[in-house]
Amino acid sequence: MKAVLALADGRIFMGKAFGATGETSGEVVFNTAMSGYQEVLTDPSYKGQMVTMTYTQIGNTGINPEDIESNQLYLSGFIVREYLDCYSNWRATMSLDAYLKEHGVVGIQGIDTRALTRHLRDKGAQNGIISTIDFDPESLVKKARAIPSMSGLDLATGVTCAAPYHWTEGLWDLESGYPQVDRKDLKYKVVAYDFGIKLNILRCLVSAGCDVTVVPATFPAEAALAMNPDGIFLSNGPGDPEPMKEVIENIKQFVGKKPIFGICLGHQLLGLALGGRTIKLKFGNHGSNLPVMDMATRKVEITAQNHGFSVDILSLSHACKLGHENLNDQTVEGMGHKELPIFSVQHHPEASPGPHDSHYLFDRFVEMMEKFKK
Ligand SMILES: NC(=O)CC[C@H](N)C(=O)O
Repeated sequence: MKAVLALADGRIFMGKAFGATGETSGEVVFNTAMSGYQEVLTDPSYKGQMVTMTYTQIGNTGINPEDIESNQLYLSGFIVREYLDCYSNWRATMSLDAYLKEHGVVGIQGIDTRALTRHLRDKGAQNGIISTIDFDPESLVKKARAIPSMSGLDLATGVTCAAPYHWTEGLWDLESGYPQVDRKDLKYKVVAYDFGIKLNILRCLVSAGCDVTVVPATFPAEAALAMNPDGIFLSNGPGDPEPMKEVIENIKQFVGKKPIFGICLGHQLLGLALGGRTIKLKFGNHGSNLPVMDMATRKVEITAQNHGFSVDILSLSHACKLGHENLNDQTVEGMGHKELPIFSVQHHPEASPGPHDSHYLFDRFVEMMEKFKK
């Protein structure tokens, strides 16, 4: 079946439908990971976006019940060069096409994703629409232009959990799969704010020794402090951090009282709570192969990333130092408070998908909590 991708600036790409059919829209971004499409599909931070994979063949490892980063697919469309229905992997239980159909996600294949990516790099990330029902370029471009911009959208409070819960599953292992850890064996009480949290972050926290209570995005700071946690964790999530005023006010309540660790959206929200500002990048960084330097050790790590916004570190010079830097585009990858036990990163130390180079950051959080206890 025919499908069309139209961008707001008028560029049209013709392709073939796969997954669900119909019409869908969102901000079009490119992801440079060579594997791990299932983790991309289930990452809540992609809400409101349509993702194109720069890797050319997608679908060949199928879908398995283990590599999920949430129980849903949050992105609004999936764009690939060549979809492969014939899959092979020892854990696979279904095809990508069937998975997208089951979750109602519209896909488009046969797209020159190299041309699309170059276009997005030159012109910047922009809104687009995929349709299997309307093939009129003029009408599609008009619809794409009517979609609200990602700037100014609070999407995280819409994907958070409904009520607090405990998480006790640790990191996956080839022999035993995902282990369940006894809460008695977990030494550090952590309250994790869920702005669309990826499951592997929770697993990394547990494997580092944290007894994790996940709470909704607007869970009051007083209630979190009443749990007497050793530390506060701020998760990744979709959308623009700037309009999340209630959450930002909440985070301010923890500053100076508890060690804080933030990842991605959590890092951006922390920057705003500390009095800084965030900016929208031209096309952001989405992939699992991005070099980052830890400014403290000057070690380079290859990281997973998924962000369109960034913290302006100069706006935080009163409170924070640059902690990590992206070696491709020099964007701020992390910061550390000059006096308080607070740090955060823009990239994803939990990977999923991606290399495990940055897992040490969970241990750094634990060390921070241990020192603060003393
Ligand atoms: N992965 C994330 O947490 C993304 C944060 C934010 N939505 C951004 O695009 O920058």
